[in-house]
Parts: sequence; structure tokens; C-alpha cells
Amino acid sequence: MLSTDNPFRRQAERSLEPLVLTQRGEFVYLNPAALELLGAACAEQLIGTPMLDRVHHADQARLQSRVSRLTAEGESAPSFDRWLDLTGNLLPVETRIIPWTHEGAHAELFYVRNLRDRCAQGCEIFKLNEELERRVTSRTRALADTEVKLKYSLKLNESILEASASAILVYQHTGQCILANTAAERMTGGSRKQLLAQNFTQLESWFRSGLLDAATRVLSAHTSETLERQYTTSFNVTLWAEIHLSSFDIDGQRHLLLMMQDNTDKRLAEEKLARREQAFRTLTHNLPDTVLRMDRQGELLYANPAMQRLLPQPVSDQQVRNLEQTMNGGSFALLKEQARRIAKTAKATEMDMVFAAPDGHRRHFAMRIVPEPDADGLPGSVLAVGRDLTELKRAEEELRLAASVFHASAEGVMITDASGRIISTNPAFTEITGYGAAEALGRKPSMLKSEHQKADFYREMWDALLTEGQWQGELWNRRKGGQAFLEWLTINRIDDSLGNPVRYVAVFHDITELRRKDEHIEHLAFHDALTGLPNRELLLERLGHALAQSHRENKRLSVTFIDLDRFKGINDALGHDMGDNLLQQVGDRIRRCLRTTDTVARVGGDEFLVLMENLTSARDCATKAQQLLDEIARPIALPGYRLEITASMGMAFFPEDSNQPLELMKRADMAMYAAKEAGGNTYRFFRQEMLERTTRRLTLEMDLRRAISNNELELHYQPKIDLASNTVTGVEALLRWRHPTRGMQAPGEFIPLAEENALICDIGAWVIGEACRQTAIWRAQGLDLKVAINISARQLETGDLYQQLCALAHQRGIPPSSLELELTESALMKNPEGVTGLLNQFRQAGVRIAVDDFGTGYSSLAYLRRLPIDILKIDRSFVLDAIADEDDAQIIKTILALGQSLKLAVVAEGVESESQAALLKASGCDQAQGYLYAKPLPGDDIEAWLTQHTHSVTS
Ligand SMILES: Nc1nc2c(ncn2[C@@H]2O[C@@H]3COP(=O)(O)O[C@H]4[C@@H](O)[C@H](n5cnc6c(=O)[nH]c(N)nc65)O[C@@H]4COP(=O)(O)O[C@H]3[C@H]2O)c(=O)[nH]1
Repeated sequence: MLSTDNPFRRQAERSLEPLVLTQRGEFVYLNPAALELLGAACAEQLIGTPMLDRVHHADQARLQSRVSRLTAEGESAPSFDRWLDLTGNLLPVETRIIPWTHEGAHAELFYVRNLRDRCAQGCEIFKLNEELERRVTSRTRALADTEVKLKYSLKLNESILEASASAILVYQHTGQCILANTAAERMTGGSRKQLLAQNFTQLESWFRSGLLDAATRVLSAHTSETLERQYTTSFNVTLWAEIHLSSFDIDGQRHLLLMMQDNTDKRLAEEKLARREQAFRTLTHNLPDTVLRMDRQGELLYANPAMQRLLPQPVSDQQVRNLEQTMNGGSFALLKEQARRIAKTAKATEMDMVFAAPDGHRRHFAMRIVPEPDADGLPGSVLAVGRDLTELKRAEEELRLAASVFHASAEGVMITDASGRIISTNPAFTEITGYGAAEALGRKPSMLKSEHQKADFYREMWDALLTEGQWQGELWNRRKGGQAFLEWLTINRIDDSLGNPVRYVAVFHDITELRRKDEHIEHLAFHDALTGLPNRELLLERLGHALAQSHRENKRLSVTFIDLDRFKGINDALGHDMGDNLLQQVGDRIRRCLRTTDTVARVGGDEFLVLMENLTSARDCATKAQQLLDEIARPIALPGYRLEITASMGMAFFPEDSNQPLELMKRADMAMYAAKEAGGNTYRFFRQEMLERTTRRLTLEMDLRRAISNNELELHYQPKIDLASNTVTGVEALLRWRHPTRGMQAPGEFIPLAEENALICDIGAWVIGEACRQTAIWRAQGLDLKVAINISARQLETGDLYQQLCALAHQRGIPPSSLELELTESALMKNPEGVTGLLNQFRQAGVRIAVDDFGTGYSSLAYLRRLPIDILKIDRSFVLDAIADEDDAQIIKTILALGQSLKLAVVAEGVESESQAALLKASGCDQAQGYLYAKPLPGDDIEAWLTQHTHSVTS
């Protein structure tokens, strides 16, 4: 407090300017002007209070700053401040502060100028200033905030940069590095200092790795690029890096940002995974077992080749998903379901499954289904490994089968160990030997030994078993009861994998009885049952031996073929029993004629072969042949008959004709045919021309086979005349063959050949068809001609002749009744009972039946009466000599009488002269056919002939 007598106080009391003295921030004196300014009634209100309470808070700091600088700087410059009066009103003042001393200590003297009253404008300025200050304050604060934030952001960026796992490097467009983070140091192996010293345009590592090119591209095109490669840095660190290059501009300067990520671990992990996957694939590819991989939903991801072999065609990994459809069912649905379950439970399971293979066979699998854990240890997928048990099952089945065969077999089975001790037998063993299994086990097979075989026999058996592993043959053994029996025995040696014998399996059956039968059968097999003579096989065998011997000894042998003449007719007419009897007697006669060293064999129905060895000359043979002929020709007594039969014989010689058994036989056969053609009851030696003839016959047969398809066959028609009215009653269809090189062939030249095989049936069918065609043409022309067709014996046997004829007639629109059938007497008599039904069918259809060549065969009157025939045709040979030969005339009369009594029409064939016609007419013959009237004419010529004939008849 200033004393009242203080000079300064006295002076201040008078001052109109407010004066304030402060010390240590508190008021120590205020003059009256100052008290008034501040609105204080007395000084005590303010003395001792903080001076700053009366200063606007915005100006306090500045004021304090001025005060604190006083000591050092001296009086402070005037300053605009805002003070507050005691009621809180704002006082705009200008203050000047002078350093002062009060009571020996520093104090401050404020010269205060009240600006409020000075000018209102001052107030405005003040306000403006206040506003300005407020703004400045707020701006300053905002700036301070921004600075803080900036600092924070910078710090953040720096931290991020440093904390980044990726290497970050920034380069100027010149290539100079300006920024590198810690990760960059770690990855490149260089310190930050070293990195910042680098210019990438000079880095060999950048050039080598292609980074330089990429950086150039990125900088110039202002783009970005990402590269992944194995990269060796300039500090010799090699790593798998993913490098991202991009560019940015600062202050118009282009910069390059390089961010690098070390993928080495990832790559190594990937490679490891790939190697593991490869190992998995290599394993599963080579596994004989099937391997399937499925996802958690049971969808297929992979199937190994063993599995793919079950597919109709291989599938890719992508197609494997459709496997379920491809495999058409099987246990796939079940497998899928199990996969889903295991994906949840993570528990492996095993089960049997069935899949269908492409060949349609079902294959059985033992499946093991296991979860495959993923990185988290949870089942990420499911593996199903299957072992194909199909073969095993089949083997088991076969074993079961073998076991049942073993037990059920009729063959005795005995198994021994390597030392020959019996370890197993089957029921058939007991049945054959009489020893029960218990009796046999542990003993040796020698318990069955019969003493029939010598020691050598068993030695050879063991030799074979040891060297070849098998022995087979007949063996005499003895049953438990002591009875010897013959067995057919097969022993097989069973070896282990090293080839050491471990078992011997003996399979046998009792052939004692069989052997007895065999001996009988063998005789039957090589002998003719009817005559007891050797058969063809035995003869061939003997001929083979004889040829070999004759060759060695330079000797001659002969083969004689004997065929009875007209035996067939006798056999057909008299029956088979008579025929058999006849053959037996003939066989006997031949045998008796020969030496014991000669062989006579019956080789066919009425065919015999004689083998004569050691012949000195052909003449001997001729003599023997004649003897045989004479012997056979002697009358033979049969029950109720006395017959004479002749034979034709052909002979071939070794070495002249052949040295081959079959060839010799064939040549003898050819010679026999020559004898037949010579009229029979004679013999011929083989000559080369015969072979040529046979060849010609064969060629003819081949030509004939082609004749139908080549349209070489024709039908000619010969009219039949009613002798009483001289009118035409019908025509006979006669076959002709227009051979391309031989010219027109008469049926006699080829029909017998065709009749030797089924060719006649094809030809016969063509004849019927052609005759129907021609009949239809004539009918269309108004000619109602009955057409007679020749039918061969073989056609009768086909069984469908009736249907065939009806169908062909129907096809041509003609009634079957416009046809007649001509059957030779011998064809009819071959099997009269057999053809009766067929002939009746024809008769009912209106088809008339004629017996051709009547008089030449052995017709049985009894049959003739019963057969449904309509016409008899007198054979041409009787007509030919009828005028000159009384016998023939007599035969004709007999036939005519027979015809009359059986109410059959009679047609005479081969009428060539008027005298023959007159004789026939006088004898009561109905119809005639022959050159006298017309030769067989082509179908087209018949109409003209008819016109002419009618004309000649009527004129
Ligand atoms: N010397 C002489 N001969 C006369 C006279 N009139 C007719 N001929 C001949 O006598 C044969 C009568 O026929 P076939 O006795 O049925 O005898 C026929 C018949 O058995 C058979 N044949 C003919 N065509 C066929 C056929 O289509 N099928 C069958 N299976 N055999 C047929 O061939 C045999 C011979 O027929 P072809 O050579 O045509 O000979 C015919 C005919 O041309 C005559 O006045 N004098």
C-alpha cells in the first residue's frame, strides 16, 4: 500500500489519467481516475486482488508477457487491451507499462488511457478487433489442430510404412531411390542407407530380372504392373517376389513406387502341396485299387485310373463330377451318402459295394472311406479306396465249386503230401477202392498195389511225375476186398512257388467194365455190322500199311471196287431184309474167293472193296476179277426167291496208278463206273482217260449249278395224241440245257448227275415254275393243254412238293388240275407207302399222276393197285421193237391189259412209225407220243404245230 505522503501518490492523486501500480500480479495502488474507470467506490475494493481479474481473458497472456519482459526490455510500448470494470463491463484501454520499484521490490506502473469515450469508432474497431482476434484465435486453434493432426498423420504414415510387411521403395524418375522401409531392407538384404544410395537404372539385378523394363514402361506410360518371379536382389538375396510397380507425380515430377511382397514361403508351401498332390496322384495312378475323392457334399472330385477302368470311357477331372450318371447307379448313391456322413463325423468306415463295369459285369469292392483333414484339421474332403474283390469272390466261388466237385465227382480223388502220404480222399475213392477216408489217411497209395505192374512201371511213372509233373495211364490196383481192378489214372504234381513238390493229386476211374465193352466196340468200330467184314476205316488202315510194305519190298498191290448191278431195284422191290440177306451172301462169296492175306471190306450199301497184296502180274488180277464176277453171278437163294445178281468191278494198282490209299480207292471207283457204263457184270482196270472223264463230269456238275441263274435251261414240249380221235390230249414238258460251249444238252446227259445230289430239286422247281408260266400263256391264247411234268424221286422226298406246285400254279393264275406229274416206276416203288399220301393230295387237287417208263422196273402189283395213279406210260424200248419182237409186243399187251383192269389210261412213248401206231391202236392203247407226231418243241412253236396238226387231221 502506498502511504499518502508518497510523492508518487501525491502526484498520482492529481492525475486525470488512470494510474495503477501492481506488484506480483496484485493491485497495490490505483489513483482515483483508475478507481473510477474500474467502477470501484474505494481503493480497498481492489487493493490486494489479482490485477488479471480485471483484464479480458483473451488479453491476459499478452499482458503477462509484456510484464515479464519489462525487467529485460524496460518500458513496454503502448498496447490496446480490454479491461473489465467491477460490474464486468468491457473497458477498451490503451496501456503503457513502466518498470517500478515498490518497497524495494519490482513493481509495474500502468498508464491507462480510457478509449471508450474517445470515439465510438474506437468501439467499432475494438469490436472488429475483437472479432478478428476471435477468428485469429479460432484459426490459430484450428491450425494448431491441423498441425497436431498432420503430425499424427505423418507419424501414422511412418509407422505404417515401417510396420508394412511389404517392401516399399520410391524412386525418382531419374532412378534415384528416395524412400525405403524396413521391410525393403529385410527383403533386399541392403541397409536403408545402401538402398537410398541406389539408382535402379544402374542395377544389374533389375536388368536381369526384367524389373528395369517394367519400371521403364510404368514410368513412361504412367500405369502399373505386377510381376511374380524368383528374384535375386543386388544384395544377393533370392526370393519368390510379387512386385507391384506403379507411378505417381509430386510437384510435376514422376515417381516410381515399388511394393514387393515375399511369396517365398507361399510358393514353397504351394510347391510342397503340388509335390504332395503329385505324390498322391502317382500313388493312386499306380494303385491297383480304386481311389475316389469326394467333397463334403459327396460330389466326386477325382477318380484314379483303376476306377476309370470301370467307366465306358476315360473322363477328365472336370467330367468326374458326372461319374455318378456315367456309372449308372451301382453303389454310388450309397457312397455319396457315406461321404457326406464321414465329412460330418470325421470317422472312417468300411463297407462292401458293387459297381457295374463297362462290359455290364458287376464288380464287388471292399471300400474304405476316410476323411481327409484340411488345414484346420477338419474333414475337407473324403477319400474312398476300394479293392476289387470280384476275382477273389470268383476264386472263392470256384474253390467252393471245386470242393463240391471233389465231393460229388464220380472220379476217385486221392491227394498225398510231398512224401506220398495220403492226406485227402473223396467219397468216390471210397466207392471204388473200398477204403474209407479214415483208413486211407496217413497211408501210402501203395496200399492199393496189385502186383500186376512190375517195378519198372512205377519207376517210369515217378520219372514222368518228376520231370513233366504229370503222369497218365492205365493201372491195375486192388480193392480192399482183394479184387483187382483197372483204373484210368491221372496224377498231377503240385509245386510251391519255388518249384518244390508239395502235393500229388491222383484222379482215377474204374475202367474194368469199360475195357470189356471197348474191345467189343472196337470190333464194331472197324467192322461192318451186317456182313462182319472190315469197314472202310479198317481197310484204309490196312491199305496204308500194305502200301508202305509194298513200297519197301517193291511189290504190287491192287484195290478192287465192287458194286452190285441194279441192287437198288431189288432192295426197293423186295424189301430191306431181302437186300441185307443178299449182301451178306455176296460178302461171304467174295471173302471165300480170296486168300487169307487179302482183305475184303464193305464200304457202302452194295459196295465192296478188295485189297490184294503181293500180286505178280495184272493178269493174275484179271483172273481173280473174273472169278469174283462168276462167283457173284451164281444164283442166290433168298427166302421165297432165287435171284441172279451181277456186279461191276474196277481195279487200280500200286505202283502204276497211285501210291496214296484214298487216291487208289477213287481210281478203282472210277474203273468200276466204266464197267457199269459198259453194261455191268464186267470189270475194268483204271486208265488215265477215266480220270479225265471224271474231271469232265465234275466240270459239268459245276456248270449245271450255274445253269439256272444263267438262264441256260429251257423246256420243250412233246404233244400226246389220242389214238382214236387223233387229237392232242396234252404235252409232256422235257428239259433242255443250252450249255454255253457244249450246245444243247439232252436230259439224259445231266439229269442223272443232278439226281446224285440235291441239284435236281432246284432244277425240278424251275421246271414246275416254267411249265406253269407256259401253261398260263397257252391258256391266255385259248389253248387248254394239260402239261405233264417229270418229277424225280428226290423231289418226292423234299416234303413240300405239293405246296410248291400249288404256290407256283397260283402265282401264274392256273388251276393245278392243268398239270400232270410223271414219276418213273422205280421212283414210285422206292417208297410206295411213303408217297401215297402225297399222291392223294395231288389227286384231290385234280393233278393226274402218270407212271413213266412202265415195264422197266419191278412194280409190285399190290402197290400199283393201291396207289392213286391215273396213267401208265409204256417205255419207249418196248415200242421200239414191238413190230419185230413178239416178246415186246406181248409186254405191251400185258401192260394194256393191266391198265384196263386197273382202269388206268395207257400212253405209249417213242412211237416213230405208222405201223407202231397201228399196232398200239389195234391193241387198245389210248394215247401215243413220239417222233411220228412231233419231236419235243419249244413252247412258242407248239401253237403253230397244233394248227398244222388240226389242219392235217381235219383235211
Ligand atoms: N428215240 C425216240 N425218242 C423219243 C421219241 N419220242 C420221245 N422221245 C424221247 O423220249 C423221252 C421221253 O421222256 P421220258 O420217258 O419222260 O424220259 C425223260 C425223263 O425221264 C427225263 N426228263 C426229261 N425232262 C425232265 C425233267 O424236267 N425232270 C426230270 N426229273 N426228268 C426229266 O429225261 C428223259 C429223257 O428225256 P429226253 O431226252 O427229252 O427224251 C424224251 C423224248 O425226247 C421217239 O419217237 N423216238
